[in-house]
Amino acid sequence: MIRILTADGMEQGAIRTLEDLGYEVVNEHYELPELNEKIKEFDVIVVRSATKIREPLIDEALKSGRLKLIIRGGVGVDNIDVKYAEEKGIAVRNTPNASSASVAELAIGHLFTIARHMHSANVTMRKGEWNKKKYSGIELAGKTLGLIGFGRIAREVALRANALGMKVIYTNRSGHKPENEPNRYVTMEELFKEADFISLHMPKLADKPHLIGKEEIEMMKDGVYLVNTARGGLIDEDALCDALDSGKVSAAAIDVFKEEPTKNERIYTHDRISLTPHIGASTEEAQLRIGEEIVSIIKAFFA
Ligand SMILES: NC(=O)C1=CN([C@@H]2O[C@H](COP(=O)(O)OP(=O)(O)OC[C@H]3O[C@@H](n4cnc5c(N)ncnc54)[C@H](O)[C@@H]3O)[C@@H](O)[C@H]2O)C=CC1
Ligand SMILES: O=C(O)CCC(=O)C(=O)O
Repeated sequence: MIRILTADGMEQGAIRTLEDLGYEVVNEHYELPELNEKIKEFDVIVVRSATKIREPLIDEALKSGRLKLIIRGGVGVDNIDVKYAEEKGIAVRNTPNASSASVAELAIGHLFTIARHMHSANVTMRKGEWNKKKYSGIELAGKTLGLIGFGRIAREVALRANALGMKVIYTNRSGHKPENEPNRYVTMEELFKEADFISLHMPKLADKPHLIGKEEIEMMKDGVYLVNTARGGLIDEDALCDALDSGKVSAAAIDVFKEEPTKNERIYTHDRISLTPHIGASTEEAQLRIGEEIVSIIKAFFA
């Protein structure tokens, strides 16, 4: 019998479908070193972002020779040593389309939140404070939103931002401009200079620790707003806190952290950062679609 480990949870309906199809599913999270042993017992491992599949774990799996397929229920595969797994004959798949709308909606939610101080007002009102004057904000309509990366998620963000009356500019690594795209492609430097709000929608960098540090922030408009729902560390966390403290950055919103759960006290206590605990894809709809894609991947793989 084909055995599947869903190591970071999976939508219940998808688990039932797999069981109905005759697969054995173990829905259990194991930490290292226990995972080193457990992984030897499975043909497929399905992970979200919590479980890291690094070379030593793959070496352990190779000892039984059973593992054939690693599935990332999500987009970013930076928690998996993909090249190494594939070199060793283990296939790696992800579910790139399922969560785009959910992440885009979270990014838009964060834009509203930081423009209107909603994150701080929520906290301080619970302490009995009434900060009406302090929490005067700005409108999104008429402002320029710069999107870094212009793939599936960013294009969903652009659609929604345009509907809100925002001017959208975008940049990406390849210089690719989608056909009939109404928004303007700019270089990264132009984006830093022109954008009132900047939102990141690209993978983790393989070759350097961060994309946006002190130098890049210096190039931005005074009072810029930053949103990162892409990957932790793309914005240098210390440089961001310094820029918030100096007023160069008005406010920031972060769903993804250099270390998760974050232990960076400067970040999680800063009153001008809107925080969410990596929940971009955590909606019923996205998880349903991810589950369906995972079932399709497994069915096709073992057909
Ligand atoms: N917060 C969350 O829960 C989630 C976060 N994500 C993150 O969002 C990222 C983007 O997802 P999609 O839009 O689906 O990916 P995609 O592959 O459709 O688009 C990625 C875009 O980033 C651009 N890019 C790549 N490297 C770049 C660089 N160095 N500089 C500038 N642009 C660069 C590409 O050209 C492309 O336009 C994922 O890689 C993942 O890290 C994805 C899903 C959920
Ligand atoms: O699985 C998750 O919740 C994280 C989603 C994510 O970051 C991704 O799909 O790249």
